[in-house]
Amino acid sequence: MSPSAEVTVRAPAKINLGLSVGPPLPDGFHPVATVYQAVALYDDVTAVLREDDSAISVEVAGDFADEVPTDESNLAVRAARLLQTEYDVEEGVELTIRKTIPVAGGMAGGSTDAAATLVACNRLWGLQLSQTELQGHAAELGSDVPFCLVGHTALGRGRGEQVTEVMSRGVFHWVFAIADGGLSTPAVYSELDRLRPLRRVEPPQVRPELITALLSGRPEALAIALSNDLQAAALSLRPELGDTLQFGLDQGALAAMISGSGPTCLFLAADSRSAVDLAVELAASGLCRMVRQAEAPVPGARILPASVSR
Ligand SMILES: C[C@](O)(CO)[C@H](O)COP(=O)(O)OP(=O)(O)OC[C@H]1O[C@@H](n2ccc(N)nc2=O)[C@H](O)[C@@H]1O
Ligand SMILES: Nc1ncnc2c1ncn2[C@@H]1O[C@H](COP(=O)(O)OP(=O)(O)OP(=O)(O)O)[C@@H](O)[C@H]1O
Repeated sequence: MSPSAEVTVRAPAKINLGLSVGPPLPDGFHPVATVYQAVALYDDVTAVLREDDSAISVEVAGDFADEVPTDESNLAVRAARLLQTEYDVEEGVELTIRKTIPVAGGMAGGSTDAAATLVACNRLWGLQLSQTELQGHAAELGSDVPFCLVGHTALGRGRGEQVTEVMSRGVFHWVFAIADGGLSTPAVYSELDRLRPLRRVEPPQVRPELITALLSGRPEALAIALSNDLQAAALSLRPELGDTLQFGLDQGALAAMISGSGPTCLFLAADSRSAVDLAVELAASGLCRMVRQAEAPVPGARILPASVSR
């Protein structure tokens, strides 16, 4: 693929349909067995080539712009810097992130921006890296980043970075209650360790009924197979989220669960009509900052063809 002057990559949020967490390892990370699903809630990352210098800059627009750093700590900047250094790229890039994924919401917003930036810079700088090479760089940036590259539905092992596709039939309808403020992922993992120090913690594993439910395509089967080991920790740090989960169930959601490390609450609806009804009730409840609906699964970070200019 030849280099481009500008490219936009659409990057989905993720949810964890199952998240089983083992005891912490000496490096502080926890082994996990998770089933990820990419949902149709997107950030768009536009990358414009800087031919005259090697600077990397980022601007953030959209719903959560003021909560995202625009310095070297931005995960998109880190992704571009990684490729630039690794492949001795002399050109720079101007990145613009249009954010609709909540920040520190447990939906991998920063991770998916990083995945999108890897895809964008690969094209912009004409690096011609394979999907496997991009996956390797994604794993250097964070546990969720490799999944954000592939999307759809996938099993995650190791720290979550070893992904393999899982078959899923049909379309699932999700509703998200986005909370005020975020939760720090390390803080939620630490809280889990605090809550279960004396208990024997089993190695992480995916529930077979989750895989069966995904193959069936039946939301009723998926509803009873969902699980998240981080939920108790997120609720311990933010007990009021329990009210949001219960409200969704009372309004007819098939299931309610914390998304990843939280504090976003996710609800599985029986169909698109029920999802709209639930979203309206949640928005009127005053229990959350905003409500979003999204279908799943969807592909991972991908170039919007009309956005490419040479
Ligand atoms: C909660 C999840 O989103 C579920 O998919 C992920 O486990 C978190 O993935 P992430 O945000 O990409 O996390 P990373 O950037 O890799 O790690 C941030 C921090 O989270 C904790 N962490 C993360 C992943 C993992 N398997 N065990 C951990 O204990 C560690 O304290 C780590 O320093
Ligand atoms: N591009 C980015 N978008 C959002 N947050 C970013 C970005 N780059 C860096 N950050 C920082 O990372 C922190 C975590 O943000 P992020 O939205 O990725 O959390 P999350 O969705 O809970 O992550 P995960 O689900 O992967 O644990 C934020 O508080 C923010 O300061």
